[in-house]
Amino acid sequence: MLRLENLVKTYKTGDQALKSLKLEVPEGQVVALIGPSGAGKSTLIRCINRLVEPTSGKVYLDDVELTGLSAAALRRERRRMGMIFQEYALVERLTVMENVLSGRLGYVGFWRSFLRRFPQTDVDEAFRLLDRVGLAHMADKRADELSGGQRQRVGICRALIQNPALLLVDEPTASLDPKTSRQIMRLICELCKERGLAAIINIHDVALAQMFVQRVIGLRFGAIEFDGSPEGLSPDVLTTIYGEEDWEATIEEADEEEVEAAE
Ligand SMILES: Nc1ncnc2c1ncn2[C@@H]1O[C@H](COP(=O)(O)OP(=O)(O)OP(=O)(O)O)[C@@H](O)[C@H]1O
Repeated sequence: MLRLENLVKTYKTGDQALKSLKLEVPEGQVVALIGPSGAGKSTLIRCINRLVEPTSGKVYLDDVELTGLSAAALRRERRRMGMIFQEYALVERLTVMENVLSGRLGYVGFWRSFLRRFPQTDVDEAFRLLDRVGLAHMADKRADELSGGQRQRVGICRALIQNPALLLVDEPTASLDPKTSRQIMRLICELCKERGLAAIINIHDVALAQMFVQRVIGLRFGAIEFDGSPEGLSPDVLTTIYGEEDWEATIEEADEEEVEAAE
């Protein structure tokens, strides 16, 4: 579904953020991307939808080579890739409903989007999504009146109303407390399952990644060091990805959370 072939990104500064990366993500699979600061996680996520232009290599979404598209064709293909950001990227002075509907801007015509007049079917879908994430009663609130967890739920709805095939998620929990982080990760993974959506989630918290996804990719210096199931993240593997640390504590934390979640 998503295929990266020899993806390279070298910034103008000379930083080689991605080194000939190869990766395939099948339909419906949720992947966590872990790795130390500077490993290239954000760059990878952003090269997929070309928010960051890759230096060389190819990105395919199904049979479409995204790296070969003109600006207009890329705009159309970006509808199929929903993005969720660490800082939510909501328009603070707009309502929750308006923020969710802004996910449809790539679909409605210029005048409709300029006048912010969305078809009723879009409004109905926005309500359904807000209801699914427990925020239907807040549709008319301004975004700046929401908590961090609520903002991220709005960010999730805005990405989903695009009806994407792939979610690109960049540190969705980095600004949230541990309990809200777990709720948000659980929600993203549940929604992907319900909708058969593939996702790549850049996440700092290894324990959180282990708790919710079936496949983890560990990046280090712009290359893949690990690609496998969360159970494969042994202390040795984590040391290869991150360097020395007491990994037993992290792994135990994930085990405890699993028990807690099961209870
Ligand atoms: N706009 C930029 N210009 C120059 N170099 C950059 C730019 N963005 C990232 N880099 C460099 O590219 C490398 C990868 O950065 P990137 O932000 O992708 O890593 P990351 O794994 O997401 O890190 P973090 O977890 O801290 O967000 C780093 O060496 C970084 O300094």
